[in-house]
Parts: sequence; structure tokens; C-alpha cells
Amino acid sequence: MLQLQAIESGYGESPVLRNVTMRVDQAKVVCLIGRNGVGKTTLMRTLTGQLKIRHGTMSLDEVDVTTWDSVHRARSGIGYVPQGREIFPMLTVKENLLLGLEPCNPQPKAFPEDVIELFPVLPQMYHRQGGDLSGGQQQQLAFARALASRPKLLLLDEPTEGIQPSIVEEIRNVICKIKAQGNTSVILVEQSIDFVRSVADYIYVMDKGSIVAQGDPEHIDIEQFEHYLTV
Ligand SMILES: Nc1ncnc2c1ncn2[C@@H]1O[C@H](COP(=O)(O)OP(=O)(O)OP(=O)(O)O)[C@@H](O)[C@H]1O
Repeated sequence: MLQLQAIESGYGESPVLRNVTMRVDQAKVVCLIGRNGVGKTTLMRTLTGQLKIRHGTMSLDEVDVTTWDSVHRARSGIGYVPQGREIFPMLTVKENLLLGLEPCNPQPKAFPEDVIELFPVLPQMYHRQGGDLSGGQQQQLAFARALASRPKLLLLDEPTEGIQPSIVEEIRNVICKIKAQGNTSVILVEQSIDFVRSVADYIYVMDKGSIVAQGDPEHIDIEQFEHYLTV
């Protein structure tokens, strides 16, 4: 459903991503791993349209979206949970959630029940300010907000970073449920090899802005992959 062909992008003059070619199939979970600073978040920002694709092509469901801006990418079905979550701290949980409906056309009047059921902790907190939630609760809020528009492709940038184990487990369960529903593909940036192994259908390893290894979790040499995660 997603095809990237020889992508280059970056900030200012200097390219960060070089010759990135990737594929994500329908309803699959693809994990992107690599040590800090290799370009994983830059790839997420390039997929959302926040950064321009300087060379190469990107297609979503066979449609060439290479030159589309972030608004059109979101409307075309790309959802994003950024690293750091980007919850609006002064808005309530409910207001934060409703912002997730922005890409929908027409706009639904209420937040989708089936999405909120995936995160039972949130309805109890509807009237609290986003900034008052714990890191784990904010992560669940950001996740639910991104699912509100029913994305075809969901980008998760290190959703388990700094999160307590019980909430990591909930996040894992939600990813598995999304996968089982069969409507949404996921690109997951993740540092924990154990987490990756438990959810991934396919793994890409990034180093210095390029894809340096790839494979499905059953057949890869995990030690070789771990080598790319050690500093
Ligand atoms: N806003 C920016 N302006 C200029 N350079 C940036 C910017 N954001 C990131 N970079 C640089 O781009 C390179 C890739 O950074 P990126 O955040 O994509 O890596 P990452 O693999 O996601 O790392 P991490 O796991 O630490 O988030 C780094 O050299 C970083 O310093």
C-alpha cells in the first residue's frame, strides 16, 4: 500500500535520508530500527509531508503522493503519533481527541466509540487538561487521536519510549488489534528488539540515513540487527 523509491530528504542544505526504498503491505506492521540520530524521525516527517521529498517517489495505494503537502497526506489516510506525542497541554483530553477528526471529510460529530474502547483509561479523563496526564496516558491519548480519522497508514515514532511496562503492554495489544482488524498498516519506530519481534511482520534497519538491512522477524539474524542498535 506504501511504496518509497530512492527517497532523499533532510533539513536545509544537507540531506539526511539517502536512497531510501521501502514497502509496506496492507495491514502489516513494519518496524524501523536504528540507533539515535540515523534518520528515523526524519523519515516519519517525510512520510507525513512535513519535510519535502527532494528525490525519489512515494505512492500510497498506487497514487503518487510525492509532492503532496502534510494536509493532503493526512486526508489521504496517513496518521502520525510523533515522538514526544505533541499533546496540547492546555486543551482537555476530549478537545485533544476531537482534533484527530480534522482530516475527516465530512467531519463526524463525535469521537468514534470503537477507537476509544481501545483505550479505556481515556473516557475517565475527558475533562482533564492534556498537560496533567502522565507520559503513558499522553501516549495513549496521542495514539487514540491519530486513530480517530481511521488512517490507512499509521506512523508510530517510539511509542514505548519512557513508558511504564503496563502501558507498553497496552500499546502492544492495541497494535495487535489494529493489525487483526486489517484496515490499517503501521510503521513503528522502536528501540526494543523484544517489542519489535512481538509485533513486526517485517523489519528495516536504518544507519546514516539509509536502509542497511531488512527481513522478516522469523528469518533475520537478530544479532546483526542488534549490532546496528548499539552505540
Ligand atoms: N530540525 C532539524 N534541523 C536540522 N537537523 C535536524 C533536525 N532534526 C534532526 N536533525 C538531524 O537529522 C539527523 C537525523 O535525526 P533524526 O531525529 O531523524 O534521527 P532518529 O534516528 O529519529 O534519532 P532519535 O532516535 O534520536 O530520535 C540528525 O543528524 C539530526 O541532528
